[in-house]
Amino acid sequence: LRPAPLAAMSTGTFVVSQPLNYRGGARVNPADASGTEKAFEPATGRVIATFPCSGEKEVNLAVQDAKAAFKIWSQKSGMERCRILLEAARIIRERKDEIATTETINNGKSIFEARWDIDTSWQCLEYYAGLAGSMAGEHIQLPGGSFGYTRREALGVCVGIGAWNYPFQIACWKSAPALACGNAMVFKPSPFTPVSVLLLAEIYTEAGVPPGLFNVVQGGAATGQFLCQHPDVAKVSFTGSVPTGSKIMEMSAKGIKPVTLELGGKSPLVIFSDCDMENAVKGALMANFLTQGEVCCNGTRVFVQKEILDEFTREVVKRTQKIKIGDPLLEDTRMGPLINRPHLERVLGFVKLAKEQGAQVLCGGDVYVPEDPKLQGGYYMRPCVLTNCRDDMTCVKEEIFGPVMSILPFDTEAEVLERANDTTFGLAAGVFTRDIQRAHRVVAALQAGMCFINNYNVSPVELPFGGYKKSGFGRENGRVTIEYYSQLKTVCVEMGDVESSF
Ligand SMILES: NC(=O)C1=CN([C@@H]2O[C@H](COP(=O)(O)OP(=O)(O)OC[C@H]3O[C@@H](n4cnc5c(N)ncnc54)[C@H](O)[C@@H]3O)[C@@H](O)[C@H]2O)C=CC1
Ligand SMILES: C[N+](C)(C)CCCC(=O)O
Repeated sequence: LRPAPLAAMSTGTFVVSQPLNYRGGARVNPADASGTEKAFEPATGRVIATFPCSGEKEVNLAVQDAKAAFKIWSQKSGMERCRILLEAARIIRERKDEIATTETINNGKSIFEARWDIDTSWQCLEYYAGLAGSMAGEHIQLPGGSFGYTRREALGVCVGIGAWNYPFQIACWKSAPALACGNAMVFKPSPFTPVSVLLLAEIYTEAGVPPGLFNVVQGGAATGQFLCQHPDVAKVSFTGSVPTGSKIMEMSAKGIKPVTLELGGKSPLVIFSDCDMENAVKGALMANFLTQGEVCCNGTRVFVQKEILDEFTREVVKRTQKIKIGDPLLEDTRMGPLINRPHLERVLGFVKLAKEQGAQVLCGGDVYVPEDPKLQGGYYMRPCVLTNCRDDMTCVKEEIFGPVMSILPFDTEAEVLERANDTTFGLAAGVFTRDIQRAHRVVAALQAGMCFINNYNVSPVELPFGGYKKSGFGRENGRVTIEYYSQLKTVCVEMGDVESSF
C-alpha cells in the first residue's frame, strides 16, 4: 500500500491512481457518486487526481462500517487503545518525510513547514494515547452506604470535516482524541486536498485499529451534508469557514448532535514599544506568512505602538522581502504557491481593494512567476505588507487567508484593546512586550481563545486550541478535548431499601 518512493516524488511528477476513499480497512472506489472533483499540485497547476464525490449510499456504508468497528473499539481498555495509537504515532514519525512531501505536493506549503505539521500530528496521537489510559469517572459517596459513580463513555461514530490548509494535521487533531476516547470516525477532507489523509487511514490500520474505525469519504458540500444529516452520526467536528460552520450547526441542531467548530479569524497582534524588537519582527512574520498566509489563527492585524512604528515596519519589510518563494519541495524555499487559481485571484483582489481604500503596499502583493519552467503554471504571489491602514478598511476587517499583513499604529494600551476586540472573530491574539504585568493584563482583556505572549503560531498539542465569538466553539488539543469526544454516564447505586412515597 505504500505510495511511490520519495525519490519519485519531485515537483511535477506525482499522480494518484489509487482510490481515495477508505472503508473497512482498505482503499475503495465509492459505491455511488455525484460528480467528480480534481485535485491540483499548486506548484505547477497540474492535476494530480480526479476522483468521484461520494454519494449517499457510500456515506451510509462508511458510517455502517464505522459503527461495527466502534462496537469492538469502545470495549477495549484505555491502555489497549493507547498502545495502538502510540504505534500509529511511531509509524507517522518513521514516514514523516514521505507524508510531508505528499502534503507539500497537494497543498503547496514548503517542505520545511510541512515537516513541522507532521510533527504536531504524531505528537497529537502520542498525547491522546497517553490520556487514553487515564480516562476515568468519579466515585461519589451517598448516605447510608449508597454511592454513585460516573463513567466517561465514547459518543459513537464521529464525523470530521476538514479544511485544505492543514490536511494531515487537521485529520490527526480530530481523529486522535476521538479514537482515544473509544469513538470511530468518518473523515471528509477538503476536495482540494484529498490525498494525505489516506496515509493516515493506512497507518491506523497498520497500527492495529479494527477495520472501519477510521474511514475516509471524498467530496464537497453534498457529501458533507450526507454525513452531517446521518442519523447514526453522534458528533461533528468541523474546520472551515464561518458560513459553512453555520450550516453544519444548523444540520446538527436538527439531529441534536454536538458540534465542534474551528472557524476563521482576523486576529490582532499587539506590539508594544518595550518589546524585544528582533523577536517581535520574527513573531509578526510567523503570525502572517506560514502556509502562504492561509492560516485561520494568523495575526493579520498588526498593531504597532507609534514610538517604534518606523523601525518595526522597516525590519518587517526587509525580512518579508527575503522570504524565498518557489518550488515548495526545495529545502531552502520558505513560501510556496497558494492553494488554487481562484483563491490567488481573491487574495490579489484584497490587495487591490486595499490600495483603492488608501493603504500603501510596502512590498509584495503581486503575482510571482518563478524562473523554473515547470513552475510557471503555479499560483505564487509575493508576501505583502500594507501600511496606512485604518480599522474600517476591508483588508483589516475581513479574513484574507493569504500572505497579507496590515500594519496599524496605536498610542495607548486602552485604545489598542478596544480596537483589537472590535471584530466578530475571536480565534487568536498575540502581544509582544517585556512588561510582565502588561502582558498578562492585555491577554486577559483580549477576546480570543488562543493568546500568545512574545511568540505566535506555535502549537504545542498539550494546549487547547479554539475560538471565541464567530471563530467557533469547542476545543482541539489539550486535556479538555476529551470532554468534546465523550459523554458522562452517572450510575446511582442503592445499598439499602427503596424508600417509596407510594
Ligand atoms: N479554526 C481553524 O482551525 C481553521 C479554520 N479555517 C477556516 O476555513 C476557511 C478555509 O477553508 P475552506 O476549505 O475554504 O472552508 P469551507 O468552509 O469552504 O470548507 C471546509 C470543509 O467543509 C466542507 N463543506 C462545505 N460546505 C459544506 C456543507 N454545506 N456541509 C458539510 N460540509 C461542507 C468542505 O468540503 C470542506 O471539507 C477559512 O475561512 C479559515 O479561516 C481553516 C483552517 C483552520
Ligand atoms: C499550526 N497552526 C497553529 C499554525 C495553525 C493551526 C490552525 C489551522 O489549521 O489553521
